[in-house]
Amino acid sequence: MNEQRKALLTPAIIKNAAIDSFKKLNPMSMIKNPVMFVVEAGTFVVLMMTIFPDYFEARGQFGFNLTVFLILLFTLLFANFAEALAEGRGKAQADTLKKSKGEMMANKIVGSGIKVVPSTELRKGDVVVVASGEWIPGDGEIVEGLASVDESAITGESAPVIKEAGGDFSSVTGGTRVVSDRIVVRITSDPGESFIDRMISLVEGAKRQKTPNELALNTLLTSLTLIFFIVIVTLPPIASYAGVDLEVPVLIALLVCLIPTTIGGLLSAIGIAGMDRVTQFNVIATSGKAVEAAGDINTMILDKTGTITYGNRMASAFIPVGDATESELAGWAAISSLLDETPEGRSVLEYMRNTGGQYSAELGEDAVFIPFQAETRMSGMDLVDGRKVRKGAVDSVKKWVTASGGTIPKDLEEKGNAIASKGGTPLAVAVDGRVYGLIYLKDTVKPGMRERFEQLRQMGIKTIMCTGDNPLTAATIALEAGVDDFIAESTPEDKIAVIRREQEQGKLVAMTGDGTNDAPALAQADVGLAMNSGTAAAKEAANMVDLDSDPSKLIEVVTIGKGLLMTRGALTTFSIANDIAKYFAIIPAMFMLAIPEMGVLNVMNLGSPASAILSALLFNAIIIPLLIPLAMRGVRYQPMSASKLLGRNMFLYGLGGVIVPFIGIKAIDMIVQLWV
Ligand SMILES: Nc1ncnc2c1ncn2[C@@H]1O[C@H](COP(=O)(O)OP(=O)(O)OP(=O)(O)O)[C@@H](O)[C@H]1O
Ligand SMILES: [K+]
Ligand SMILES: [Mg+2]
Repeated sequence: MNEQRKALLTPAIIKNAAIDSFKKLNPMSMIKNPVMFVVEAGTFVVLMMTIFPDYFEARGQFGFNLTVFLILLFTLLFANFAEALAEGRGKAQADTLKKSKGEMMANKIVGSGIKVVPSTELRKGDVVVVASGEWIPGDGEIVEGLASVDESAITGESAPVIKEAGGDFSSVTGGTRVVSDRIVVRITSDPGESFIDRMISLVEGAKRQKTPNELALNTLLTSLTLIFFIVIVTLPPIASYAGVDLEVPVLIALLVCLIPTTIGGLLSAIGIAGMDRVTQFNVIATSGKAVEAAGDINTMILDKTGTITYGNRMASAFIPVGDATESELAGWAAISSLLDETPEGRSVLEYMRNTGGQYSAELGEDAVFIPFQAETRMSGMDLVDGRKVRKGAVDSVKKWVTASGGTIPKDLEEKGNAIASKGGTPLAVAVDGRVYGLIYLKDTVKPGMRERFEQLRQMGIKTIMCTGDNPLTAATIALEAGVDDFIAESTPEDKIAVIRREQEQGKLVAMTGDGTNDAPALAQADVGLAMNSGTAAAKEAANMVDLDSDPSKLIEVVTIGKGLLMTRGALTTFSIANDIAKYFAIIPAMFMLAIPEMGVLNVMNLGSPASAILSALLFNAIIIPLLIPLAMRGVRYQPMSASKLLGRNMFLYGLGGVIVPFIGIKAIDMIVQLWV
């Protein structure tokens, strides 16, 4: 799949695009693109005049009219080909995905037994068992167990990933395969609404809608077309006053040369190719709007654990406080974690196993489990004998202990800070009014983060790290990773508040996240990138999903978004500059014979009015396929300030847009003259 994604253009894609170029001549589909629709209407008129010359009193112009018709037809086909080519790659991807989706059987839990049913019969809320070697029959959340899952069907990555109940790595995708162990999965999507289904309709472009930017540009292009239409309609009376008789095909050719056909023909291909470039990076964007917004991002919000750090916060030491002993602390830490399925909770028990630590597991029998919540920042157990055991953020545990009448050992603060200043997360362990000590959760900053944040700074993007962790750990990690700002002890509400605050200042905000607690913020952000490894809620709320679960990919997405906006801007500038140049190429040549004074303007010294018109029209058609590679690949973005970039592009594509047609039209004219 990955290989296929990378393959740029296969002969099959090109062949299908060529066929589609003819299908797209259908006026009903053409009308969506007003500029090209005008070209099509003109093509039809010239065709009629060519076929029925007597009716239009155009017998003498048969050869010229036929040539104009053919060039116009190719103008349309070239534009259609650009769009079809851009769509083709998505369609090829969709076909591969459909293959990986084929029907499979599911072991559905019914009552106390298991019933084998086709995956298409599964509904939201059904619970299935998937054992080693079996395909996961639908999108879902693991409710029990741990397994390694081969997700290559959707991610292209061949190394299996660990998926486990509880926490941020519990979601599984239909069409992926369990390669070891056994899991119980609660299905979270109805047939036809699964992740793969959505991916298929996305890459197929079935749901593609014009983005606000595209709509605005379309309005501009349509207005320009209208203006030139009026200019052309009023031209014959003026010309006949000067003694020049303008034939309808000449007027149509002139109109087509003047309206922005270059950008009109490539606009949709640019948008589709932009989306496709994101897909090449294994990021699925649910809308073109999100990709565009990524190009204008001012602020980026990242969470700490799992984004900036590896995120496998693992217990690595027990540090007792007050007069508690290490084994007392370890015992209570274990009991508080007996039913805690989060990676943090499990790591405590694993650490006990690895170090041979002892604890009285029977204390936990029939106890009430208090699951971890981002709001309370604690988890634990209420034992049958009435004792309450808690572990959690030092601050939260302190409050909890004080509220139940306990006192805080003097060395808690200092020992907690010692862990935090190393970038670790201290979890305090307490039973009723007594704090026993700290669990040292270790986590490491991913390599290369500093360089990536430096890149973002050069793009003018501010980075803010948001974490539920304490301020000292946050500060240490923030410094090590090189983010611009951080917010510690943040609740899900705080994350939304930060995003809103930035948005109120007129900024566009991007955010990455993987947890259910990130979902509201992912929805609020202009660009929300969820990790494929994350929870279903996070993926649902976001407008992009990274199949590789690499949050730093937001940087690539931003680069692609900027490239998309720049490509559109550059080709619009080029197209309009082109049309101005064509005006100066054709008009003097047309009036030269009747008004010899116009000869001064005929700087290009084109052969005859007929060859001038045909050359300009031919150039107008050829420039479209010549620019397809640029439209598909995109203008490369280099980190620099926006004004510098604008200046450079205006120079390159504006000036280039004026000069290139003069050279091109002159060259074509020299060839055309040979047989006109
Ligand atoms: N299983 C757990 N039991 C008790 N406390 C926990 C547990 N997991 C985390 N905590 C505490 O709660 C705090 C917040 O954790 P949470 O995972 O919500 O952070 P977050 O908001 O996702 O931020 P980030 O992922 O960037 O660290 C942690 O810093 C830790 O002190
Ligand atoms: K044009
Ligand atoms: Mg988190």
